[in-house]
Amino acid sequence: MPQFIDTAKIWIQSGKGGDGKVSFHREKYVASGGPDGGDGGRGGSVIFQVDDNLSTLMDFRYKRKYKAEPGEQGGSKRCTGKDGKNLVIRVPRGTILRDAQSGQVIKDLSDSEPFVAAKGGRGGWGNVHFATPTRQTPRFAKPGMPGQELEIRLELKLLADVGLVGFPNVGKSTLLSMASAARPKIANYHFTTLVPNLGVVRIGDGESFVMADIPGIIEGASEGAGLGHDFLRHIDRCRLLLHVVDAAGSEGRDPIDDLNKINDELAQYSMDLEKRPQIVVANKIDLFYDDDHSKLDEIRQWAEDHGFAYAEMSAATNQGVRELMNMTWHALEELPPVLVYEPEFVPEPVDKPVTEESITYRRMNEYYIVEGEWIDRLFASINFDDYESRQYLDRRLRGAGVFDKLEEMGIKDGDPVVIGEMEFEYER
Ligand SMILES: Nc1nc2c(ncn2[C@@H]2O[C@H](COP(=O)(O)OP(=O)(O)OP(=O)(O)O)[C@@H](O)[C@H]2O)c(=O)[nH]1
Ligand SMILES: [Mg+2]
Repeated sequence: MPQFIDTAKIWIQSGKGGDGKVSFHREKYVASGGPDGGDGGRGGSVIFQVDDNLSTLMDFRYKRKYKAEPGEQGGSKRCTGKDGKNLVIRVPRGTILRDAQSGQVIKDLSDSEPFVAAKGGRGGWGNVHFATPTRQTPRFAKPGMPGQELEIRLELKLLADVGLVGFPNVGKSTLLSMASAARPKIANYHFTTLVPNLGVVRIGDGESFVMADIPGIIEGASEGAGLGHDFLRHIDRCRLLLHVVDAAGSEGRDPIDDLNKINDELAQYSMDLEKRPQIVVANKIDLFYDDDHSKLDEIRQWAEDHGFAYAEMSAATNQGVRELMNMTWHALEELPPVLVYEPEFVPEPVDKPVTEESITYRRMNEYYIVEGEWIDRLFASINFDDYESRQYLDRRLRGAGVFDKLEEMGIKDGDPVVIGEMEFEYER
């Protein structure tokens, strides 16, 4: 999902080496001294270093050129010039460096080892190196080597800290657009958001978090209804959920009913998700014309009963949005990171739905064989060493009706089955 990749293009240049020096020894009473020009210093290198305080590549949008210092020229009396300072560029863990021209991966920065992306030029030799018995006064020295120049593309798979959940049309995308620079599609119909959008929310000086706007969840989502569990799967990684409700009930729905339904879906998807901390957000308070705020009180009470924090806002008028974002930031500070079991685990995109042709069924001798493009894609996303990932596989296969189909074909307990890369005995 390209939406989840943060990118930036920068230009780096290591320092040129300092030139060697041409100089001759001078001393009282010494008629003509030998050469004593020192070497130039080494140019600074450009080094990448992982920094766990960073979570996005935002800052690279503002500064694109990175140049390390050149080495100094050599001095007389055989003095070597000073080396240029290295330039250290700090990036979030997981950043991938690519050559901007060829697209080739230069380095995957997932460990903490510093990585030298452009080495500083070597300093040139001073004339002291060039004296020979026949050439005692060399009047030349070597220039420093040039630095390296490189255009680099940085890529980072973003993980959202905060996920927006709620029914369609409650104002999740509107909130994201108000709180961040992201520009998700906003419209007055259900499922306006089809793919998750990410936004970086900046809080005061340099602090930020990543918020994901997720398509609306409806009843049955944990079974794959609506846009289904691909998105539940996504918010699985968020440390905090903002549970947005349309407090004004502008579509004739009851906010308390909505809160319960969404929470049921979360619970059915996974126990972990049910227990994930939430802030219950009563949105559309601009639609409360009268003084009857009993609905808001009910929502506040519901949040309290469930041990969740509560906030009110109008995403449309921006009222309360800033306060909510500060509250979110403070809540995040208290929360440990959610362990992401498999960073590479990205469910296949939803724009390719399961079709008749993408799963095929056949029998060979006593074997039942299930194969096809959809199955291949699904298997490619599974980490068999991981329990949750295997559970996910099971849910997806069930959701796609694979087992129903096999039963239709007459499969019985104990019959051998091959699905994708997996061979097993069928068990109902
Ligand atoms: N009056 C009012 N309308 C709002 C407010 N927030 C959002 N809306 C409107 O509600 C409609 C839905 O907003 P979206 O932000 O697209 O809702 P969503 O939750 O992202 O919806 P899906 O993407 O379909 O799940 C739009 O017409 C918004 O203009 C609000 O605070 N007050
Ligand atoms: Mg939306």
